[in-house]
Amino acid sequence: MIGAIADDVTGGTDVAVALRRGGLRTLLFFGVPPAGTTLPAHDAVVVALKSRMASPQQAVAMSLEALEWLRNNKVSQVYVKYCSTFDSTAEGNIGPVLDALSSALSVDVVVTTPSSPRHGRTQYRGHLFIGDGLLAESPMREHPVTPMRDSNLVRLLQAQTRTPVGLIGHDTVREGATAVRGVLERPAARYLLADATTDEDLLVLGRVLAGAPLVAGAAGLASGLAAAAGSSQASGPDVLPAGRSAALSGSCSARTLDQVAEVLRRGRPAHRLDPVAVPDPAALAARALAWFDAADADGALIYSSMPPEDLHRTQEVLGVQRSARVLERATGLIAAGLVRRGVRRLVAAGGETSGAVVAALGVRGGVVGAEAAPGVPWIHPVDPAHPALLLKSGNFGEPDLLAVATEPAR
Ligand SMILES: Nc1ncnc2c1ncn2[C@@H]1O[C@H](COP(=O)(O)OP(=O)(O)OP(=O)(O)O)[C@@H](O)[C@H]1O
Ligand SMILES: O=C(O)[C@@H](O)C(=O)CO
Repeated sequence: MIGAIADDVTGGTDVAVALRRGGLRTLLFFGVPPAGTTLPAHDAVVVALKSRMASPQQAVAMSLEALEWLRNNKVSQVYVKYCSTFDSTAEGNIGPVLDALSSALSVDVVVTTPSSPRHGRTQYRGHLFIGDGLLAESPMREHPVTPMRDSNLVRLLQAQTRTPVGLIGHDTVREGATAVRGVLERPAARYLLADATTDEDLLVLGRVLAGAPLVAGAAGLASGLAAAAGSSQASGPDVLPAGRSAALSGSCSARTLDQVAEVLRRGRPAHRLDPVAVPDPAALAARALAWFDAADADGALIYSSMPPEDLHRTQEVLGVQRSARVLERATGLIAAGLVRRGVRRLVAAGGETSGAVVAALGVRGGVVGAEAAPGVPWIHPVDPAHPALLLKSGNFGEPDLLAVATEPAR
């Protein structure tokens, strides 16, 4: 059975739905579940941590705790899910996490790739492409916390570990499973970054790695593993609960801004959170919920998403950390208030924002359901008191995703 450890919440939903797509009944947990948690029937399980921005020591400790839980729950193959844009801080914890897990599992070789063609990420000759351009020439170059200024994955990973890093080139992957197996019989390095530009390449890798105890990558390689192991028949609940719906958006990513604009363009009920006018999270949340009550706003969007120029202005007034803290706390309070008001389908846009919602609602985990957009599944919490959740990574989904996902039930 596959057990994945994801380094953030929306990364967890992305890898969970990749496994489901391959026909595996998949559970997703936010944080390591308490020992003895009863699990619904499943073929794969994902533990989503919040370790992406953590120091190497913290990320290793969190990942080892997740590993222990997975091993106690009959997992035979561990998948380390990092971001498809290889997001790492300057210290870089992907290498240290692989070092710790490969040593705990006594593995000699770990194959990995961030390639996720569905999200426009491909690896060729050891370089990571975002769409048609290299990673270091993409907007990730300017990311506030994890700026990516090199596109050479071998160099990026090697900077994070003393363990040798090598490459499985595209020619080998294209030759097929036998050629890749040949490389793995006499690996030139313990960590091998495998080129993959298509789902077919990832399926070749998935077949070869079917029994490997430790594999790492983004959602693409997990899809390859699941396709090799499963029935290729998406499996899991796809009926959404009746009741009210709402969306909370704290992502300021370009794609989310388009999605917010589309909700506004359709004239749907929307309320903007202004942390400069109301810097107290409880007051900000109370104001939003009063608006929701007055507007009787089924299908509402409550958002703080704003374009970079406005965002910088807010951050100058309140500070980057403080504005994020105020908004995430307010978002959590609003999420809880919406659920008390009968919201049964709740959308959150942004990884940190999703983390705040999940934490405020006390959702431990759920069954992975139908995909509203590539990498964005509905999660059906195990506890039926919680709403179905759609946790959207900032850059994922078509421009109409928020509008469609919050469409009031008829
Ligand atoms: N108007 C605003 N002013 C200041 N900070 C904001 C504002 N709106 C949102 N934020 C903060 O910006 C951060 C957005 O991060 P989040 O992870 O939610 O989105 P993202 O980075 O687009 O998503 P992902 O991690 O999935 O790519 C959050 O911490 C949020 O609180
Ligand atoms: O791999 C990705 O791009 C996403 O799953 C992600 O990690 C979102 O934070």
